Parts: sequence; C-alpha cells; structure tokens
Amino acid sequence: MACAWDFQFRVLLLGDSGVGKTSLLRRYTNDEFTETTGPTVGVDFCCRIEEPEDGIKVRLQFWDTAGQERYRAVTRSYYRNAACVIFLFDLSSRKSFENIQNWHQEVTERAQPRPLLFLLLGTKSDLRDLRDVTREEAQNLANSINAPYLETSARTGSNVSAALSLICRELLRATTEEKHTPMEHSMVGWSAGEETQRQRTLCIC
Ligand SMILES: Nc1nc2c(ncn2[C@@H]2O[C@H](COP(=O)(O)OP(=O)(O)OP(=O)(O)O)[C@@H](O)[C@H]2O)c(=O)[nH]1
Repeated sequence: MACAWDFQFRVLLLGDSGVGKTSLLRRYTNDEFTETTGPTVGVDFCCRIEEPEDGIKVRLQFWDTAGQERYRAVTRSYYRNAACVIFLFDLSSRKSFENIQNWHQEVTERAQPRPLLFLLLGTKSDLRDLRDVTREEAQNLANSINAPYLETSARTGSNVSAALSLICRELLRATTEEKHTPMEHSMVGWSAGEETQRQRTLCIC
C-alpha cells in the first residue's frame, strides 16, 4: 500500500501548564481557538501533512504533552525519537519563561537520539499589556539553546502557520543534507510495496 507522504517527523511540544500548547495545535490543525481549555492529561496526538516543496509531502506528527508536574513520568516516555522539540512559554508569565531552561535540560539529558531541531515560542502575543518577557531576553535564550525564536498567538493566529512551516522546512533540510545522520531517527518506509530511500519516517506511529 502506498504511503501518502515522503517524510514523517515526530514533533514534541513542551512547556509549563497553561502556556498554550494545545491551543497552538488546535489553531494550526483546525484553525480554531477556545477561551477555556482543560489541562492535557498525559499526552495528546495529532498530525498534519505539509508540502514545503513541490511534490514533497511531509507528515508532522505532534505530541502535545501535559505541562503539569504530576504527568511528568508519562510525558518523559515520549521524548524518544522526537525529531523536533518546541519549547513554549507564555509571554505574560515570567515563571514559564524561566522554566524553559529546565525543560531544555530535561530533553538534552533524556531525548535519544538527540532531536534535529529545537524551536522556542513565546505564546499569547496578543496579551500586549500583560507582557512580562522582552523580545531581547527571549532571543538571548533562543541563541543559548541554538533555536529559532518566534512569538505566536493562538487566539489571533499570528505566526502559528509560520512557526510550523519553519519546522517543516528546517527538518527537511537537516534530513536531506544528511547533516545529522537521520537514520539514527528513522527507518526506511514503504511505497507501493517497495522500500524507497526517499521515504523515511523519523518516528513510528
Ligand atoms: N489570550 C490568549 N490566550 C491563550 C492563547 N493560547 C492559549 N490561551 C489560553 O491559555 C489557557 C491554556 O491554554 P492550553 O492550550 O490549554 O495550555 P497548555 O499548555 O496546553 O496546558 P496543559 O495542557 O495544562 O499543559 C486557555 O484558557 C487558552 O484559551 C493565546 O494565544 N492568547
């Protein structure tokens, strides 16, 4: 049976409870936003197929983890084989920003193999009057963990597609340039019953 995509990547979302991980994904996958969302229990999963280049289909498989400490043992078990980790903090919560260092340390200690890409997102950019972290501070942190930085709003949709398209392009680039020994993350997939070199899955459903 032919696969409907050429590459597949596991993308993990990490950050404190309430920073807007679920809301970002809902905006991205369903173009919707709700003011009140319950906390994620354990880990949720969703997918979307992108076409960053003509004729190349990339399936992004998102793991939306619970930010609450009590689910940490469960969420840690999903670090494995993540091609990309998105660290999210709420621009109106200094504490969530300061905790990014802890989330980053968690991942660098536990994620095997090492993810190809990190991305730092400051969320809720629509709450301008409540802003508690400057762009410069956030950019410095992003530089220190070698990650691109963007500010997003799930409420308005600002930069949401841009952030996810960036991930798609960067992962594809890292994989096709063979810079990061992608086969450590991957297995060769199947197309029309035959193995193809092009069709790599960086995570396994
Ligand atoms: N103003 C504003 N509120 C947002 C935005 N994104 C999320 N929220 C609100 O923030 C609250 C928490 O959002 P969630 O998406 O559930 O946060 P989470 O990070 O998934 O939380 P956990 O599942 O507990 O880890 C909800 O009330 C959302 O409506 C945003 O861009 N702007």
